[in-house]
Amino acid sequence: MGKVHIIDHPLIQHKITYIRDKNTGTKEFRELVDEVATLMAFEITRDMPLKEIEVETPVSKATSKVLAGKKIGIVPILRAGIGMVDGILKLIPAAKVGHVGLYRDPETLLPVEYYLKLPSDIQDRFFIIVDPMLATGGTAVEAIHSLKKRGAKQMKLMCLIAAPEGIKAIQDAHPDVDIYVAGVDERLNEKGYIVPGLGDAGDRLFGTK
Ligand SMILES: O=P(O)(O)OC[C@H]1O[C@H](OP(=O)(O)OP(=O)(O)O)[C@H](O)[C@@H]1O
Ligand SMILES: O=c1cc[nH]c(=O)[nH]1
Ligand SMILES: [Mg+2]
Repeated sequence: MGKVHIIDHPLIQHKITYIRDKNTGTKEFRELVDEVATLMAFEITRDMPLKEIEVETPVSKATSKVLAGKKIGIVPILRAGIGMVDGILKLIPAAKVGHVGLYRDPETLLPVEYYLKLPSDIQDRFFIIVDPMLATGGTAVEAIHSLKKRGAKQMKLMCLIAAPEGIKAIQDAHPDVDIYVAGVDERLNEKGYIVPGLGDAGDRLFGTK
């Protein structure tokens, strides 16, 4: 079963509180999501492979480590996932970015795919799928399925807030995928929104309501 990593560093918790606050406007919301994505990227890259090289310091030769150059792909789930991309690119600037367009039908709560564009070398690439919200989990389950169908072998899922139902859905459907999340909330309401959550992430990021 995939592991759930709760990234609850004090800086992240602080920023998540203001992300939740309904009085936080679009500009500040966007900035906070960007900052939390960077902080979470620090943790999600903790197991990136390293290799040793030789360098000369002003004092002597040294054997020291550099990133082994694993190919990374960041895949935001449109729309709201877009808000997390730049924050991750600050730490992994050479990563390629794919996009998967999925929205959740407000009546059925089922995901509808409308776009997909992934980087090349899918099989060798390590993907970080990003979406601020993991509610029923239907959208993320479908996004992962879509990547796997096209040959993706290794991936992690990074979200800001999850509901227990969403975590269970990923663990049941994709037990090979670890989840990185800043907070796990209580439950979903009758409309499938996370309680207390932060509202509609896409609308708050892009000012559409
Ligand atoms: O876990 P689920 O129950 O599937 O719900 C989560 C999905 O819902 C939201 O997207 P939304 O459908 O609002 O699309 P948007 O990003 O275009 O606003 C959110 O960003 C997730 O993608
Ligand atoms: O709480 C929720 C659930 C789904 N999508 C959101 O944007 N927020
Ligand atoms: Mg939305």
